[in-house]
Amino acid sequence: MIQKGLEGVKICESSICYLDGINGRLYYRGIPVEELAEKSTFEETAYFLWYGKLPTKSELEEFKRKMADYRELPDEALEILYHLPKDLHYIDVLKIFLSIHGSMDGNDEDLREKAIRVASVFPTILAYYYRYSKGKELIKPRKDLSHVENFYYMMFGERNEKIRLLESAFILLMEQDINASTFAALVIASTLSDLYSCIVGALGALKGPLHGGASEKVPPMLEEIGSEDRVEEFVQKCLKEKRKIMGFGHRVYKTYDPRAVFLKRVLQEHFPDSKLFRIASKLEEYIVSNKIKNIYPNVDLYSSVLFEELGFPRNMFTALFATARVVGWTAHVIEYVSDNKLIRPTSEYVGPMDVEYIPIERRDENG
Ligand SMILES: CC(=O)SCCNC(=O)CCNC(=O)[C@H](O)C(C)(C)COP(=O)(O)OP(=O)(O)OC[C@H]1O[C@@H](n2cnc3c(N)ncnc32)[C@H](O)[C@@H]1OP(=O)(O)O
Ligand SMILES: O=C([O-])CC(=O)C(=O)O
Repeated sequence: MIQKGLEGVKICESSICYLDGINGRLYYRGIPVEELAEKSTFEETAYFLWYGKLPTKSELEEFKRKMADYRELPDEALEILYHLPKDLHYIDVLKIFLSIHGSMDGNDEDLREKAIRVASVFPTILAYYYRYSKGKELIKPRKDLSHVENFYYMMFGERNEKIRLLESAFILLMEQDINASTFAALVIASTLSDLYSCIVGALGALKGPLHGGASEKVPPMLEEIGSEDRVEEFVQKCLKEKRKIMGFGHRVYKTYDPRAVFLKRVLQEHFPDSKLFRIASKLEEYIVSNKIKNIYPNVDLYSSVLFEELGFPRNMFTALFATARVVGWTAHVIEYVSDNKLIRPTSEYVGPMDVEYIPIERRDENG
């Protein structure tokens, strides 16, 4: 039997994430994601996902120091920066630097240590490329700031009192079971390839508009709608043209995505006058109340509005998603390879058989 898109297929046992798509519930190692987004930090949740336990105070302090120590890029990688074109997509920038970083990262076998190193360096790559491509002076990482605070500081050269909102969004985006990009990472890991290759593969999968790439499509779509009173006309046009409405629908959630609910509340509280937010809310209201295709908003709808309001460039939104999801990707890789099995599905062959090989000089040009 063929399970198109591997829908509903379980590929492994895991104790990282529980996702109940019918009731719209998401837990990281048994804790509701909303609670972590409210009370935890990037570093603490990452530690929890990687180590399988909440850290003690001293463990967390040491871990934060370690992540801060890993922030800088090797000089050789930094040299490459100044040779890059200035209009690259940020996911491609990550792929370039991680490929270089990976081949220089030695062969120590501790995957968790490598995962921490990679996740620590994501913000540096993005902020350096952002400032380089805008002709601004680079800002060195600061060890006295948290992972997320340092990221914002390296991007914009200042602190932001709303930084907690970005941290909550990153916690919500950090992990989500065997989604397409995590699966891509696992396929690569299952061949016993290196961790950096898994992440580069996952980045490629995340970039697509049916997955994390949707976040970059949402703001232009909301601008295309233009105003709340044009929502109905827009949705009907999409249905007629069989065009997907970005930031809606999900393979697993068949009700509200709890992360979208959380982020909508954040936006309501902190950016109630945002035009994009008001159009997004109206779109949600129209689609849900009219049961359009039985779809609901997914995390990309509101995370993209939040990223926009915090001043990040749109072509960085998927890379922001990756800055969080790298933790989930690597946690899954570490868990999977501890009891590895090569991932190799099959297909049902439906093509012809016993086809004659016609020599090239006898082949008909017309077909
Ligand atoms: C972080 C994330 O990755 S979350 C997802 C981000 N992606 C997006 O926001 C892109 C828009 N959404 C989609 O394309 C889809 O909902 C997906 C790809 C996320 C999930 O899709 P699947 O589980 O494969 O369902 P599929 O695409 O087959 O949709 C089922 C039906 O609902 C419709 N549908 C699903 N999502 C949407 C949407 N966003 N807009 C319009 N129609 C939709 C499909 O057209 C299909 O209708 P049909 O049966 O009449 O042909
Ligand atoms: O789970 C999925 O299919 C998509 C995903 O990564 C998410 O919603 O965060």
